Amino acid sequence: MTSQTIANAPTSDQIRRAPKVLLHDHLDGGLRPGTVVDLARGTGYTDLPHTDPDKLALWFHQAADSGSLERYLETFTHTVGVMQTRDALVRVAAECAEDLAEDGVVYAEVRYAPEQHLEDGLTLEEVVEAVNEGFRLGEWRARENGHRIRVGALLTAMRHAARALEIAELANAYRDQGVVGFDIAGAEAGHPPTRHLDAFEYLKRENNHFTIHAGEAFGLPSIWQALQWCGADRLGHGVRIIDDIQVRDDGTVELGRLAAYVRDKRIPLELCPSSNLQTGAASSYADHPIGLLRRLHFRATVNTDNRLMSHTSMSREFEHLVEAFGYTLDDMQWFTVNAMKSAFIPFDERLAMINDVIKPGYAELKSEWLFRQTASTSASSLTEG
Ligand SMILES: O=c1[nH]cnc2c1ncn2[C@@H]1O[C@H](CO)[C@@H](O)[C@H]1O
Ligand SMILES: [Zn+2]
Repeated sequence: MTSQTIANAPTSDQIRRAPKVLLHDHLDGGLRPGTVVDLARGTGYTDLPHTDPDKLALWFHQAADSGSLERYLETFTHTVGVMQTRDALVRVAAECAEDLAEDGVVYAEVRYAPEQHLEDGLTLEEVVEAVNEGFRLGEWRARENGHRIRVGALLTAMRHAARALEIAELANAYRDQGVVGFDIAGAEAGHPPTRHLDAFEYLKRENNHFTIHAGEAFGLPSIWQALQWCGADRLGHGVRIIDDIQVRDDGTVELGRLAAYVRDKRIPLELCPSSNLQTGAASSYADHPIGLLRRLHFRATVNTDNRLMSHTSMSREFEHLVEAFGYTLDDMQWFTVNAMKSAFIPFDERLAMINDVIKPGYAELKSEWLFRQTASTSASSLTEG
């Protein structure tokens, strides 16, 4: 093996230090286990299955590892349950920004459903303002610790509920004030996105941006509706687009009309490998469609979805992919640039992030092998000699 091929396999440390961009992460799916316990105690929430943080972390991971999206989503009762006060929201959002920054994420869009945080009397506006305040605090604390991160919020409406238009209006009202777009989430089967057409049409009239969870627990019809009826800018997951791609025995590949559209139009796919393994959308990392989608040059991005439930981070997702597909720093850069191109912030800011933060960050990492000291040139051997 030459020095260069060794340099091609990123180490865990390089993966963590590499600049990463995260487009699909749920605020209520990424709490620190210790924070869930603390907040439950402070707010009088008594339904937690464990009060020991380690046991609770394991419980979330195992309960979410159910093979069904519906059961996976049940675990959110406990995180949403402790996120009903202003202080709790500020704390969770601040810790989210800090944890992502610590993991090398330089830009993140983090989503949550304001309508799920009203049980103790907060208004929708108070929820958004508390989360924004937390993100700003977390960005500042990260900076104090030597990490730079920028976090934008996506407001989610729950697809089984009927508040999508109201939440879309909220996203529009807080545009340029911390909120960068809109999403719908929740159980996919039986809840088509077309039920919320009024919200999507409103956002389009307002020249605003949105993504839709589609093609995760339900297949091509859901992706088709999200794009062709609702006009989504990105697909939350979209992993089932694989059902419209045929790989023949001789290795040739044929794209159906929908898959071709998604690739031709450069529709971003917010892929979340670990989450898909838990909900049954993929059987192993090596079998995850991300490998084929990357080879076929779809606009694929790597995401965490729910760091608590999936016991993951951006670095962990990349570690799994490096192991499964032999990805290099060049592949990581490709996914990261894809994600940054697909973000909902203005074009000039995306470009500056790519050219001034992401590319220099990878160039720095890629050049490290040149300066690596071998045993024969290490300081100790030189001074000993
Ligand atoms: O992978 C997912 N698919 C669909 N919905 C999800 C997923 N992860 C989380 N949520 C839902 O989004 C809400 C707001 O953040 C969460 O409360 C959860 O119900
Ligand atoms: Zn999600």
